[in-house]
Amino acid sequence: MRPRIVNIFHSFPSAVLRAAHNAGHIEHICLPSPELSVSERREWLKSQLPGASAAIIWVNVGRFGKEHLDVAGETLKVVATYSVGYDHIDVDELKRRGVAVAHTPYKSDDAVANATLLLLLMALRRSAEHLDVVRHGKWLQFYNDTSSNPLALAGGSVQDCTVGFYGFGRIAQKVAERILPLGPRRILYKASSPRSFTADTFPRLHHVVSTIYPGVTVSNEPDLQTLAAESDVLVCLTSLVPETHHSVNEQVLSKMKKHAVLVNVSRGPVVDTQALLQALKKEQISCVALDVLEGEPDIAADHPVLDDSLRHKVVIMPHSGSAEAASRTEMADLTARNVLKALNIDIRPEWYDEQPVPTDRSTYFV
Ligand SMILES: O=CC(=O)O
Repeated sequence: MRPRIVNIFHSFPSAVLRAAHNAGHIEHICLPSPELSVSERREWLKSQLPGASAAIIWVNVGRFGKEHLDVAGETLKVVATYSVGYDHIDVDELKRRGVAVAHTPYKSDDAVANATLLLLLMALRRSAEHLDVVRHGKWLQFYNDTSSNPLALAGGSVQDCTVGFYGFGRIAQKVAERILPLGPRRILYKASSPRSFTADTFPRLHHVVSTIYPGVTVSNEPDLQTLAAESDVLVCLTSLVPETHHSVNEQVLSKMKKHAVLVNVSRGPVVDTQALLQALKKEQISCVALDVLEGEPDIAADHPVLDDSLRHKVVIMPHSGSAEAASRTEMADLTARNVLKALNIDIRPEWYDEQPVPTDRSTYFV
């Protein structure tokens, strides 16, 4: 019998899976309709697990763990998440039951770094206000205001700033590389384990800084409150583990500078949302830029973060940092390779007819 792969996506951009399915090596079952609600998707996934060999899931399917494994039974060999993070998977329980866990590192790093820079600049440059000017037919008024005062709606910049990174893994280092040409004075970071900035610890970034931007200081700041106090822009790119849950809390936010901008592209629960709302209302920080939010994906229009009173202080995207077509396609093919590898199915050139045979054979397991 062909191994069955259950996929939480309705349409999955993977040539590898399509080819394996068409060649009759797997049965690839996708979500039957894009219209299903979050809870219907979760129910559908569970209903398909009995007898499945693999499950392809995403960050928004709730926590994948014991409940799913009990339903799936012995046939399940691998759970492959279409994401870098796997905090939504009970990895210990899966491993205990001999189910492999795969994810998609590297393929979305650039896209997420680009999104981080986008959010950061939008927040610094008061983009929400600028976009509103045009949308509300106030271009002429803005022109007049600026004619009287050139600083009308003028925002900040990275020039001469201290940029703090909470979490300094691959993506954060890529963001740092993108920020360097914008002229920061200092880059501070709190990595998951304290490491000073040397050619051994951060080879690529160290090379870029020492050869092109020798005037920029890059250093380790292990204390989060000090990192917050020193930063003009604080970028969260740490993973969600028990120690980082709500770690950006009232104390940390109260240390930030009034003009500072907070950017969270890690996981929603890293930031305590109630504390963030208070900090914005009390103008303890100037703006927040978010790609993630506690409680996602079920964020309705009446969520307090979206309150009209904060519309100029919140720049927000629906956890779409990796949404560049090339990145999403490569993530899908990596997910497919992970699954096929776990199922001991070799990718064969003859599956591909006239299409070029992909040469990337990388796989990543947790
Ligand atoms: O959040 C996205 C990911 O983990 O890939």
